[in-house]
Amino acid sequence: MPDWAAPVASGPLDATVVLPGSKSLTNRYLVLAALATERSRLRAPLRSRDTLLMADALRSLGVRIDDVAPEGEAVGGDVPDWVVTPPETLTGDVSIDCGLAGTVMRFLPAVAALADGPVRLDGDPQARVRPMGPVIDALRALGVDVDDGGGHLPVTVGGRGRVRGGSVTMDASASSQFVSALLLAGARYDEGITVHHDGKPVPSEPHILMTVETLRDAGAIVDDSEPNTWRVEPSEINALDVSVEPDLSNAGPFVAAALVVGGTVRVPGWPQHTTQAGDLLREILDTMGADVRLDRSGLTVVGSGELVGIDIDLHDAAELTPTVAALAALASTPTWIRGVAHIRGHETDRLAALTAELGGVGAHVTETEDGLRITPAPLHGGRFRTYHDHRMATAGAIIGLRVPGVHVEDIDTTRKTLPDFVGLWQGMLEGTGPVVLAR
Ligand SMILES: O=C(O)C1=C[C@@H](OP(=O)(O)O)[C@@H](O)[C@H](O)C1
Ligand SMILES: C=C(OP(=O)(O)O)C(=O)O
Repeated sequence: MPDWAAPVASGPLDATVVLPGSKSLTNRYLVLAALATERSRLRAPLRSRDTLLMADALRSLGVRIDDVAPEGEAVGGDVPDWVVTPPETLTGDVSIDCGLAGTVMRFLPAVAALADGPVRLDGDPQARVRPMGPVIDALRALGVDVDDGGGHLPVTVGGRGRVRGGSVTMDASASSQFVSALLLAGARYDEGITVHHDGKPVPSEPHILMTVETLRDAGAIVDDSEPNTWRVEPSEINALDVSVEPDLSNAGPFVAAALVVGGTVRVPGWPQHTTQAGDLLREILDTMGADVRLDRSGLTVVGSGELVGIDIDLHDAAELTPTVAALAALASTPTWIRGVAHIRGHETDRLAALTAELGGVGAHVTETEDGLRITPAPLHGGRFRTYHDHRMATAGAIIGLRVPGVHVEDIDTTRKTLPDFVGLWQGMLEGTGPVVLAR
């Protein structure tokens, strides 16, 4: 596809942007609904590549997932709900496409172990280098047969209808998703699951809390009272009836735009309390110069077009790094992003990609052992490569708001977590009132 000419903002923004549902919540709810005793309803789920892959994967395991018209007025606009009907037993002898979705490739092997036959998982070529070893080794330690490509996809899980479960120790320093995977399926293991982490600190910990809270919502008993140990008792999983919060990490580029361009961006439905790591954006934008207000109507971010750098450890909210790095490249003072060494194993090596692409448009970026240092420099147009990474594409869009001539490669890569990024972005720039995305 041709490169996308990132639009330059012509004046201060005045936009209300309705963001689709959270990827992380949608995929957790789908997994739990697939393992539940009864039919569940997911309201305003995200429909993007990652969640459609999850839904398709579960369908191939015998789960029924139907579109149903939403009732009443949903925050997410007119998005069909998903009604999920779990099968008696998950069907084996199937193949699953994980695309490039970390949540699919890490969560599903732990679910597939409960199927009544082998489950083959593979994904995009880029997915075959993303780390999976700790999940595979943990399943083996729990008595599950797994064939793998040396700690990566492709993986075949020898489902036998049940899993003994018990206690495992793993090194989850490369991804919190390794822990979440075992916890999500673990209530259905005969002995439940206890996961001990042993290694450098686990990144993106709010995502583990999200897993724990969604499990508790489904009636599971989870003990997370000790650091680096999580215990899920064996139990049935109750049916869910949940509304999916808007995806706060995906809101990042939009609220960042208020800071870069000046003006106001509002995100209705921003939760008052949430386990989403993206909630840290409120603090980040405030520190970088925005006026940020959260009330019952949602989040309002007002910027002047002037922004300063930040010194921040993003270990807990690593998926925000591309957005913060793009903002930093436009800031008037230096930025230091720390604590994110593991994002070398995200959709692409994000530290290398951000160094190359922000550098390619003139930014002064140094890659450190665990992050990036970015110092002010005049920026210019150029091609912004995206490496199949949705958040690289949105980082390019942020730069393009102010810098003419930024051409973003493969803007459609944003479909991984946003069905229509371009429409939403253009709507925001037109600032003609509420932008509601058809999902
Ligand atoms: O469990 C999840 O939904 C996620 C966990 C995090 O992964 P890492 O722990 O690999 O950073 C996050 O970055 C990713 O976008 C989504
Ligand atoms: C790291 C990310 O995704 P994934 O769920 O594929 O790990 C991300 O969305 O930034």
